[in-house]
Amino acid sequence: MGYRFDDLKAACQDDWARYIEHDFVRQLGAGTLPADAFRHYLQQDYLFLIHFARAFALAIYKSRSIGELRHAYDELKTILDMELDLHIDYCRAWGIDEQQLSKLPEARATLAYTRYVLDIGARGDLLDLHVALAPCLVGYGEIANWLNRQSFTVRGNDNPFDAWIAMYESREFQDAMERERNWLNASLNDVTPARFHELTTVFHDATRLEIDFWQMGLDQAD
Ligand SMILES: Cc1ncc(CN)c(N)n1
Repeated sequence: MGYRFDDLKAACQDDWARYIEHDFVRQLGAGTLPADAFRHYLQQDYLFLIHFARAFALAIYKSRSIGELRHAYDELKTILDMELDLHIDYCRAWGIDEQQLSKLPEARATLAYTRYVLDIGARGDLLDLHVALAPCLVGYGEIANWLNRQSFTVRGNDNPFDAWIAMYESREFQDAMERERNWLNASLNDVTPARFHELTTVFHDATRLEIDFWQMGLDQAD
């Protein structure tokens, strides 16, 4: 029997839960997150998304078939045309303009996570790169769905972060998440146990770096 995306999650289930259910996420869902923590996160996430788009561009470069090319291209378009555009609008609504964003110093958690993914992409193959990107793409879709199932989550005008949840529960983002999951299911299907073990290390490391990113937002760390 072949491996699937869920096997990667199962291999680091405690840290996966720490990521999806992080205090930052809980406070965002409840609408109680301090505004300065959210602003700090938004600014760093702008820098993160630029490198994340570069990593998908690297996935296009590393593709060997038209199917792989199209898949990476579609995911890149979701990040650039949907997530980054909405992110910039969203920053503006929180009083941060694009000029300010372009001059931001990178926090250590942003540097560590983005350069880790790009390094995995540079030295590994296409599957390594997609596995390193998966906590990001699949994780945020899961977070929006998880928040919608929690009784503490407040939706609508009573939650200042409602638009953030709306972005990740949107059809477009959920479709991107589903495409990535399907691509990984097909690609993991015929890897050996030794190769799967290597990939779980990449997935686990990227998940731990997502946890650090939330914590950076909560602590407003530089
Ligand atoms: C840190 C981080 N991880 C994931 C995502 C969702 N693309 C994001 N915007 N930022």
